[in-house]
Amino acid sequence: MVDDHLTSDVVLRARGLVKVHGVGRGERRILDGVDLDVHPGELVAIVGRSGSGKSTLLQLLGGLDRADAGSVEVAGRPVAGPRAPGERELSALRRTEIGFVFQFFHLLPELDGEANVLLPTTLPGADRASAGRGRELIDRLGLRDVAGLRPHQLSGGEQQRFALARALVADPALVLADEPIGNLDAEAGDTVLDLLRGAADHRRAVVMVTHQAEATARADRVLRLEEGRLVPVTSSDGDVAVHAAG
Ligand SMILES: Nc1ncnc2c1ncn2[C@@H]1O[C@H](COP(=O)(O)OP(=O)(O)OP(=O)(O)O)[C@@H](O)[C@H]1O
Repeated sequence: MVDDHLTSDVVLRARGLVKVHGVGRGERRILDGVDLDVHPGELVAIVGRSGSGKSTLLQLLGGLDRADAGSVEVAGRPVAGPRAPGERELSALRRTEIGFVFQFFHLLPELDGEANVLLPTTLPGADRASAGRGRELIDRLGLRDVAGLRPHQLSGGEQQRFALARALVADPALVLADEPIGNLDAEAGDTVLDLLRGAADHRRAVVMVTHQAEATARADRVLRLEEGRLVPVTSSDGDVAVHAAG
């Protein structure tokens, strides 16, 4: 769904993002002015200690939660900030331009694995090729034999892979992934990383929260969320930063 946006140089642009959690004396500024640009073709990994705000940041980047200040644009369209659209327009934008891979998979319990993957292809605005892409993803992720099972019959790792297939099925401009290989063995984790890397190599933008070195090793850039801001992790301190992150 992104071809008309590929001329633009930035898929994701966040400026001055602030998020405050809690009230009164319990108030904490979880994000304190996050700036981030992600270009077509880039896979960016975000690391940081537990509770540093990584999931919060992904929620804001995907327009799933409201920022207290700052702005986000995806594929040139406002998602957060003064120009952000209403919920209806935002959810249409999310459906076509943003793929989410969450820590908890949010598969619909009443649908089998394949139907969960294909669901976005049945919604208004979906492109026709996407159902075929969904079936290919199911095969590629080794899920064909369990495609007819419902989420409660699937292992955690299988659910995670179905959620990834669902995130990629609409070929979104931006993929946001929260610990995408967290529950997977090495082989399944490699397949997931290959797919995320492949999406980036097809000029999509991918932002992945992770604490695993296998994942950061596949990223073009690693950023650490520290005291509410993103700071680059250089290769010389990368290992230390990654191992300290979980
Ligand atoms: N809805 C909320 N209300 C109050 N505090 C919240 C809320 N959501 C998150 N927080 C707090 O914000 C902080 C950041 O949480 P977040 O889940 O973004 O961290 P994280 O870096 O993703 O952590 P982890 O690596 O453990 O998943 C935490 O201290 C958390 O308790």
